[in-house]
Amino acid sequence: MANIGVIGAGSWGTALALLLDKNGHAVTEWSHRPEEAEELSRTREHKSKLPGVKLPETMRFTGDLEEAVTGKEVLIMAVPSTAVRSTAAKIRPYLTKGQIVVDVAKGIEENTLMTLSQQIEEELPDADVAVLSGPSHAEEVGRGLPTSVVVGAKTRETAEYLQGLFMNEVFRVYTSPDMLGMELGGSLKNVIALAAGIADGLGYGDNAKAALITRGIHEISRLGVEMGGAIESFTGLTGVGDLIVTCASVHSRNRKAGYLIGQGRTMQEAMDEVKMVVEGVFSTKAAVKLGKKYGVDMPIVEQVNAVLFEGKDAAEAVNDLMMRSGKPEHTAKPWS
Ligand SMILES: NC(=O)C1=CN([C@@H]2O[C@H](COP(=O)(O)OP(=O)(O)OC[C@H]3O[C@@H](n4cnc5c(N)ncnc54)[C@H](OP(=O)(O)O)[C@@H]3O)[C@@H](O)[C@H]2O)C=CC1
Ligand SMILES: O=C(CO)COP(=O)(O)O
Repeated sequence: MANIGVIGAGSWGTALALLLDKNGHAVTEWSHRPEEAEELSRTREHKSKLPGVKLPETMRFTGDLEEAVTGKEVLIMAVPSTAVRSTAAKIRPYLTKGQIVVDVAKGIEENTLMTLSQQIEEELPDADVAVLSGPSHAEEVGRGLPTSVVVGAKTRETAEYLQGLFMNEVFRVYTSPDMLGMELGGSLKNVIALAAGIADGLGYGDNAKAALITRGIHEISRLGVEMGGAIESFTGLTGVGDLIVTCASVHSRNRKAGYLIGQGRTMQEAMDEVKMVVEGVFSTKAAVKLGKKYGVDMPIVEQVNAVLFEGKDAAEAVNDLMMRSGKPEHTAKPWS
């Protein structure tokens, strides 16, 4: 049994807190709104984010960050990507050397182009930082439906320790040393999911969706490998696995936001309607910058950026993708 602090009381933090509680760990979940912590404690349900999922009496909720951090062997960082750095900075006074901090959020910082684990390491130099990622919607994990993810860490020892904490008969956990590849896959897939949602919203069919998923992972892996990630992370659960779930699922926040944009809503209207964090919106500009920095052509990402931030018409963006000059699918096997 481990003492675990879950930092962030949205849908993902709450689903993981419940999973860890079911695995027999002592879990304290922190909300940045003390009144929300009090309500979760009293009602034993997250009515807005995970309706119908009972949160047992064994789970503790707090609005006090010191209480959530002190004495915990493991902290799960489950706030939106844009709040990861500031939340890590707030944790710093309470953190003790060697505490494990597992980032489960997905994003890239726009001005520094740093991954979330890199930001946490900068703010919490005494922490042993790890990541958990893969195709895993909170709505399904909360209901105990079978899910497989990957834990990435600097050492095999930490990765296998975390694997043991999370793993159960409905939650299968693989390990990986490739934190960079995992994090790039997890954050860039959200941009492609916006594109897939836009195509759905425009009324395009399965052919367009399949093309976006396939060419999307091509884009992600070309950049990711150039940056030092392993190709296996992009063809695995944290790459194509997560891309499939987010482009296909009714639960996906990014796909839903894209759908609404394809239907004619503005980016802000779509985000307001989804009500939960739409990480792809925050990762798009970073993805464009990374493509330029590493000299990798990212046509889908660029069109999403133009629709979100430059007022480009969504149908015109798809048309521009279709009308690019003819190319080989890949260059892995040249003609002799
Ligand atoms: N939901 C899912 O299925 C999955 C989500 N993720 C990732 O996990 C991360 C969290 O997502 P998710 O739980 O869905 O998000 P939600 O939108 O469900 O919840 C976000 C939570 O963070 C809180 N919050 C907002 N701003 C701050 C802040 N500045 N400091 C602290 N807390 C803050 C929100 O509070 P308030 O209610 O006050 O706004 C809310 O409780 C994202 O990066 C997402 O991509 C990863 C895998 C699966
Ligand atoms: O990353 C996620 C699932 O793995 C959650 O993001 P979406 O809700 O946009 O799919």
